[in-house]
Amino acid sequence: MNSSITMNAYAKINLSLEVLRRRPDGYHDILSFMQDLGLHDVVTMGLTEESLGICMQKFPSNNCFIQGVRVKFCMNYSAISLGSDNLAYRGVEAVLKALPEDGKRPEELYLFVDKKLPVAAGIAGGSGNAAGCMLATNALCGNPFSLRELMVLGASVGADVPFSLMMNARKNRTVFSELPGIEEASVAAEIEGIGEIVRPTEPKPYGVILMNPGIGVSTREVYEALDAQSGRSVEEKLFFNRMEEYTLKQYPEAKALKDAMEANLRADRVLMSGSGPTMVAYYNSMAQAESDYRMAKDAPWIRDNWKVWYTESGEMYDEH
Ligand SMILES: C[C@@](CO)(OP(=O)(O)O)[C@H](O)COP(=O)(O)OP(=O)(O)OC[C@H]1O[C@@H](n2ccc(N)nc2=O)[C@H](O)[C@@H]1O
Ligand SMILES: Nc1ncnc2c1ncn2[C@@H]1O[C@H](COP(=O)(O)OP(=O)(O)O)[C@@H](O)[C@H]1O
Repeated sequence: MNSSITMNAYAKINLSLEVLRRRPDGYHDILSFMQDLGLHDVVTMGLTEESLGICMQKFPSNNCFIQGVRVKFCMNYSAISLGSDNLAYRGVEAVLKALPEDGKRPEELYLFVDKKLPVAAGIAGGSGNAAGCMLATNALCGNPFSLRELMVLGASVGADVPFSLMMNARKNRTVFSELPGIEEASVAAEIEGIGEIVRPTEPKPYGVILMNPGIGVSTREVYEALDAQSGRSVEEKLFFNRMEEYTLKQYPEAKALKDAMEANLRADRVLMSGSGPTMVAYYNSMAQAESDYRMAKDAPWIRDNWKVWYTESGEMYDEH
């Protein structure tokens, strides 16, 4: 059994997103096509501090007990608390809580999250952290749970966590090769329910230019704003995002970003991901995407607070 695990915790994008209805619990049923994004944070977790190979003293840390296990949790990002509302913490907690009383339970866990992704951006960076921590905790405990069992547990951590678990298991399949059920994992899925119904499907490969306007958008705010709209027809098509209209109207910087991308990039489509404000330019041609990225990254139309990345979606990556 490994004493430490390092994995890339990848973000997701929504190639389609329809919000069907508000449920009595306040959540919403959705229809979405979700796919991996080649951008990621890095989650490192081990049974000893030395096994991480990281100088944890350099970063803010929280020494806590989670379900009777001593956990030292560090993150190179101080704007998010390291307590029980952190999605990484909640991922560890969900797995430890579900372990059987007589199951293998480590005495200590050491966790470092290297945050690179923008926060509250519509690309599920936090859910990816939760998913990564669940996969790593499960592996360090000897894989008591299958992928599908982890996905059920993940739904109580966050609506995007079940998909993040499957997609991250697939993308880190050499790290989690012993995980029961990993063979059914895909980087793409049709999503229903609040996000807990995940149907793995064939990926659709795209070159991607991703741009973020340097602001965060609250997912809850966007869902609640949609409650005020009534009598709309259901759109199931690819490259439709029900949330886009509200976010663009409410956040002029997001609208300015989308307008600029549409005017200056030769992408096949530009669509907001999730509740936003991150915008995704999709390219059938990877070469076109790469050449647009080279042109765009230092272009005068890019505002100082905008961030630009070139990556891919819908392909298998072997990172390890
Ligand atoms: C909109 C989507 C589309 O993929 O992505 P993001 O924009 O967050 O990336 C997701 O549905 C976001 O999922 P996630 O961000 O995990 O949501 P959660 O943390 O569980 O919930 C945050 C808040 O969003 C609302 N919420 C979330 C999911 C859902 N199906 N219905 C909801 O109403 C609830 O008000 C909840 O309090
Ligand atoms: N480890 C984490 N990484 C990112 N966000 C986190 C984390 N833990 C808690 N959060 C909170 O969760 C919210 C959603 O985070 P995130 O996944 O980045 O949003 P989105 O899905 O919109 O991209 C943020 O407002 C943030 O404060």
